[in-house]
Amino acid sequence: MKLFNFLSNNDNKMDIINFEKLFILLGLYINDGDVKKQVIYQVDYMNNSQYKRHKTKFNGCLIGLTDYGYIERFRVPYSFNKDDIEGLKDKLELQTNKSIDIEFISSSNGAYFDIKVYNHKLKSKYNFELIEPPIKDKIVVTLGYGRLGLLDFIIDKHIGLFGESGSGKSTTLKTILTQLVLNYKPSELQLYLSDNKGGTELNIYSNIEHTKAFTKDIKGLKDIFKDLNKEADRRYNLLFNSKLEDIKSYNNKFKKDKLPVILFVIEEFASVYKDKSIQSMLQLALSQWRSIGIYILITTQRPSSKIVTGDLKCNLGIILGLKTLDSNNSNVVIDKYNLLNNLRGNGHGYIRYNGKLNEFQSFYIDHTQVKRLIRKLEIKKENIKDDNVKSNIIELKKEGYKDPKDNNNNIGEVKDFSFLNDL
Ligand SMILES: Nc1ncnc2c1ncn2[C@@H]1O[C@H](COP(=O)(O)OP(=O)(O)OP(=O)(O)O)[C@@H](O)[C@H]1O
Repeated sequence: MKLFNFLSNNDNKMDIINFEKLFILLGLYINDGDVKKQVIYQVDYMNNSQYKRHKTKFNGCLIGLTDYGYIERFRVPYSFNKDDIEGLKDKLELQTNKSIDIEFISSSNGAYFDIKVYNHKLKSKYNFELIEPPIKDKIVVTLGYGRLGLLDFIIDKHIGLFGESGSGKSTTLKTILTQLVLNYKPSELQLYLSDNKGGTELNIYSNIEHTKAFTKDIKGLKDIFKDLNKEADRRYNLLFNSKLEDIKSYNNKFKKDKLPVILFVIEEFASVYKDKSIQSMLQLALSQWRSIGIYILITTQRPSSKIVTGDLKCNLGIILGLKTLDSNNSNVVIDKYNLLNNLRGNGHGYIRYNGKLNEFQSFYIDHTQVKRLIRKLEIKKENIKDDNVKSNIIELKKEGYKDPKDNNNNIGEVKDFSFLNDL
């Protein structure tokens, strides 16, 4: 603890650790020849606004700061590899008495690494909160809490949700779908649902205006592929005729006639994947539909390399990895041995998104709660008008919406990290 006080900058309420001093104190680089000294002498502390000015340097910049913790970024010195960097974790945790994650990132700007320092541990349960989307014009889901605050992602890529039986897949999926249907109008978001667990999990969403199709058998799933192929052709024609390249530019241009984002959920796809025609339809869809705003979310409790193949995985831009049966499955899901198999289960996971890996605990919601929250969206199809749905959403928000700042679970304000995406 003494050491930690010495290393911390006590003037700063965040207790930001001075890694420069720490590296020197630990002799981590000093003894390894001149080249490795670079990492110390290049360290150059900056605050967020300075960071923007110097952002190509990546030398010890503070790049994210919340009440939950912060991230610092360092350039990887010549002759260091990924293992050298990731091997620092235990030493740094021991010396700082803080929980730390180190992420090695290789980009066109060179190799660098982020040290994420956490001020708080993740709880094992966070009750469901309906979080108002932090950005407009994008479909955003708040999954639960990450180590640096509320954790959300944009539905702009295909998604894989993997974990062994009981790891919390269905609960996580319910959190995602419930947030989506309560936060977005059917004119902004449509659902196509294929529940291959006998229909019991997703049936709850089958009768709401957002849901364009619901099925629990293979024939129904093939019909959805056919319908969505037609919709994909229609969208390609629209883009072609207006000389635009993707849904983003189309929706920017035709603000009054936007194309809704479509989320196609295939729950427990391992049980239908043996069907060759489904395999080929899925592969084609995964490789083609992203630019036209049709995203697929697949789940399975058997994420082995036979089911989650390399071809499949390379098309999944967002991976939600819950507890896996063993280390091999952890590697299949998230490219790391001994990570997911050591999680607690019950909604504890890692998300890989925009090249970053973040630990999370997803919100807990049960069937009864979902039913209660979406009851008002269950409108007889012939009576539905967007305005009705909209007013229902507003009412629901009055009832169920919680401002994150009022929540006991919340440890503090989350600042904007969006500039990280520019890297
Ligand atoms: N986010 C969460 N927070 C706390 N507890 C959770 C969470 N998610 C799941 N659990 C607990 O774990 C149990 C199993 O969750 P769930 O049914 O979602 O798992 P699953 O992976 O879908 O399992 P299966 O594949 O067998 O259906 C739940 O009944 C609940 O008690």
